[in-house]
Amino acid sequence: MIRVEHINKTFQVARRNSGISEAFKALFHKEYECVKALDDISFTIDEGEMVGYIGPNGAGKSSTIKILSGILTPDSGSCQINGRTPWKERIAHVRDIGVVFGQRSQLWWDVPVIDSFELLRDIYSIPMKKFKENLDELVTLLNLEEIIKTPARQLSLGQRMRCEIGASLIHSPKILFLDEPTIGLDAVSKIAVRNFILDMNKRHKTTVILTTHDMQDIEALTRRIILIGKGKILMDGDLESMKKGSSVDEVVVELYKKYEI
Ligand SMILES: Nc1ncnc2c1ncn2[C@@H]1O[C@H](COP(=O)(O)OP(=O)(O)OP(=O)(O)O)[C@@H](O)[C@H]1O
Repeated sequence: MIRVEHINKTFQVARRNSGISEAFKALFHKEYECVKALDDISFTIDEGEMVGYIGPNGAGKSSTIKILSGILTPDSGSCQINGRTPWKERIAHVRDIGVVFGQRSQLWWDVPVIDSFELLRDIYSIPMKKFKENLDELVTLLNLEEIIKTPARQLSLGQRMRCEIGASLIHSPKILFLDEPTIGLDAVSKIAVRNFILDMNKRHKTTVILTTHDMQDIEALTRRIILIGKGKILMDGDLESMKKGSSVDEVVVELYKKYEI
């Protein structure tokens, strides 16, 4: 169970006008502006649920995921995931979660992917038998046989993403955070990734929180969507009941218009 209550997060961003004299002034006097990334965010997500977390650029999606994964500490508010506060009990918490940031890699770049998996086995202290079972399952379902001995940097984006998802699940986490997992993938790879996530959710009741700008991902994977805009949760509801004959893209455009985000 994920319970987020009244989370706030503000970032201080340095600001200065362009030009050499302004750069010189900034050496002695820095001006900061506060950006409210998250403004009183609350929601709960049950075990085994798959939820789409959507909103325009800069809405606060990644900041939320970072707080839920324990990477970022909020200014105020509380978050309990399986009874733990992510940023206070990070080591225990990371055993329960898998994270895929579509734009960043968790694989060691220059070594064969299987070596990254082995390193993760050490990091998470996965017993050998469990590791072998998980590896077999992931290799089969994600079709990694051909690519697992190749260094990550030599893989295509789609191949690498399949390995990233495999790496995020090697320790059998109960919760999976996916931040734009299909970004830049071709249609075939996107469908493979979506089918795999559906399958994992069915087999292991993995809870999935998905942030994406790809509404086909949302349509394929989630029934519930949480809409965030300018750091606030604007809507939390069932996608099907909102569609009423329109496409998901149309629903989202309408929502963005309605909430002026
Ligand atoms: N480390 C940081 N330092 C300063 N400001 C930040 C930082 N991280 C995020 N922000 C600001 O917080 C706000 C929310 O950013 P966030 O990355 O959470 O949005 P997002 O919804 O994930 O956007 P996108 O869809 O573009 O990835 C933005 O205004 C962003 O500039």
